[in-house]
Amino acid sequence: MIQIKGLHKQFGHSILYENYNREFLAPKLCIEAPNGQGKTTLLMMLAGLETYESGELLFSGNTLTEPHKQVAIASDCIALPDFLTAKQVINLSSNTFGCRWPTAIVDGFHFNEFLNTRFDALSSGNQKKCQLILALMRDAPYLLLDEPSAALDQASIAYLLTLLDEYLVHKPQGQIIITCHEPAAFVKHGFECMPL
Ligand SMILES: Nc1ncnc2c1ncn2[C@@H]1O[C@H](COP(=O)(O)OP(=O)(O)OP(=O)(O)O)[C@@H](O)[C@H]1O
Repeated sequence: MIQIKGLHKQFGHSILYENYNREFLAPKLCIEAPNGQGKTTLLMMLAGLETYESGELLFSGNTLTEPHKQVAIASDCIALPDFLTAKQVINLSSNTFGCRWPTAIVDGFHFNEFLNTRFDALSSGNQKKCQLILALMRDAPYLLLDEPSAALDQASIAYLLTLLDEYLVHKPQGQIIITCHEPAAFVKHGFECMPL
């Protein structure tokens, strides 16, 4: 369970979160809110990739000193070294986080034929697949996916949903949080929707 207590976040003089408090109880949760309300920023703060002025972010009651060890995130906002090929980006991540090459996930997304393409030359759907592969391969207890179905074709969404069906099986404390503007398919697979 993720708890957010008294969060304050602003960009310059623009306040995005002021004394924001939430408990994310459902194991599989979809956060819904209009554009620009702060969903991506919240996921980035939870992943330890965005700073905040004050507040507490608690994971099963604890603050994380090294969030990258327990939280994996996929988001268009995370800049990848786009002069590298997809294979090189995945290898980099695999070496950095000490996880195996994600053969099954790469196959499942039919991504093999794009491995030797530079990340910046991939289509938006294939960039999304690469971001998802990078997050899913880490098998972290907390998985944050920012608009995971955006730009994906139907077969890839179906494959992602089957992966998410299984994801928490051996992670009793784990949680999947996604943001999504069209959550119907995720709701069918057990996601609970909640407003930001
Ligand atoms: N690095 C930044 N510097 C300044 N403002 C920022 C920065 N990142 C985000 N913002 C602003 O914070 C607000 C929330 O952005 P965010 O991307 O978190 O919203 P969102 O709910 O995910 O939107 P969408 O549904 O369009 O993806 C927006 O007004 C955005 O312009």
